[in-house]
Amino acid sequence: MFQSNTFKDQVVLVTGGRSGIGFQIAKDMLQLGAKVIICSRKEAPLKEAAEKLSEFGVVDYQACDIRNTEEIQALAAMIKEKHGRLDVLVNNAGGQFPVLAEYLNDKGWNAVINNNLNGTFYMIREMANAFFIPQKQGNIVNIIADMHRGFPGMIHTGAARAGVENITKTLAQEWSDFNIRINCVAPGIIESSGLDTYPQPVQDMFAEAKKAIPLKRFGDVKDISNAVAFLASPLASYITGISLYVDGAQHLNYDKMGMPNVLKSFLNP
Ligand SMILES: CCCCCCC/C=C/C(=O)SCCNC(=O)CCNC(=O)[C@H](O)C(C)(C)COP(=O)(O)OP(=O)(O)OC[C@H]1O[C@@H](n2cnc3c(N)ncnc32)[C@H](O)[C@@H]1OP(=O)(O)O
Ligand SMILES: NC(=O)C1=CN([C@@H]2O[C@H](COP(=O)(O)OP(=O)(O)OC[C@H]3O[C@@H](n4cnc5c(N)ncnc54)[C@H](OP(=O)(O)O)[C@@H]3O)[C@@H](O)[C@H]2O)C=CC1
Repeated sequence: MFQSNTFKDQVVLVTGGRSGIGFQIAKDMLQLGAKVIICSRKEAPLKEAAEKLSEFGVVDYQACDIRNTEEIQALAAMIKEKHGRLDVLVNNAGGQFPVLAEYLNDKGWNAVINNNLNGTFYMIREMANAFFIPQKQGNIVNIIADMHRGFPGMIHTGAARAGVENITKTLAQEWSDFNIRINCVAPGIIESSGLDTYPQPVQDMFAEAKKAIPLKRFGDVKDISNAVAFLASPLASYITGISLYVDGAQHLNYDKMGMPNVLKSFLNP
């Protein structure tokens, strides 16, 4: 689909690149010629993933919690020292848990807002200041979620991802003078390691919801990676500030999926 030199000599950072969607993005970027750096919180699985990815090209890694500015700055310093520049930042790290709003306490709300909204902003700001703004060139792709019509059962991540979508629209304008493009990819339900973190009733609900996805299937990690590669590539050179929904049209049919009622039947404190 893409030429094997699409990202030749480019340096790409994929947050959460040790697993699932992020791992596939890292692998595809390597196969398209990029040097790839992956980060996530835990050193051991990160190292293991980097070893697997090294089969496909030049890969580096460093543990970094996206909620911690000092750790992000240390990651930027490592990239500068070892690779000299950064061309593409893929903000993929994130997560949440299913809960009904009335049972969500401050700690749970803050955990998800900190991870998915604050962490993503800190990463964008630090990498822009370290690389994209001085280089007068940069490309950012943010993985968000299918929250187009609200996000019943996951209010915290709906709010956080909507925040990231709005950050994207703002920076597409503020940083256009620096030749920085910034876009979002909004996955529907994607068969990845991330889904294994959900309790069985939620996974059963996903299976039921599949019938109401217009394309009648879940997404694959490759579906998301293809969209990221497109937005980060010169093929998308006139595209900035958008959200690309990669969800089999789920976002147009959310109310017919019956999620709120199904969720209410088993989500409780
Ligand atoms: C329902 C609609 C369906 C639409 C389809 C959507 C498909 C989306 C799929 C995906 O996104 S897959 C990727 C998902 N991967 C993950 O979510 C894994 C990572 N998740 C996490 O790391 C956590 O969930 C986190 C909260 C995002 C981050 O955790 P952190 O380490 O910061 O906090 P914790 O100390 O673990 O927890 C803090 C606090 O948060 C509350 N809480 C955490 N987990 C749960 C839970 N499973 N259930 C209820 N509450 C939870 C809780 O208040 C925690 O405090 P304590 O009680 O532990 O003191
Ligand atoms: N799968 C799906 O259906 C959908 C997924 N998404 C989003 O896509 C992204 C990837 O999901 P997926 O691959 O499925 O799930 P995973 O749980 O496999 O991936 C999440 C990754 O993020 C890393 N991570 C989480 N928090 C942090 C943090 N604070 N700092 C650094 N790294 C962190 C995790 O590593 P570690 O825990 O070691 O830090 C892990 O590698 C997530 O943001 C997810 O919410 C959105 C919609 C649907």
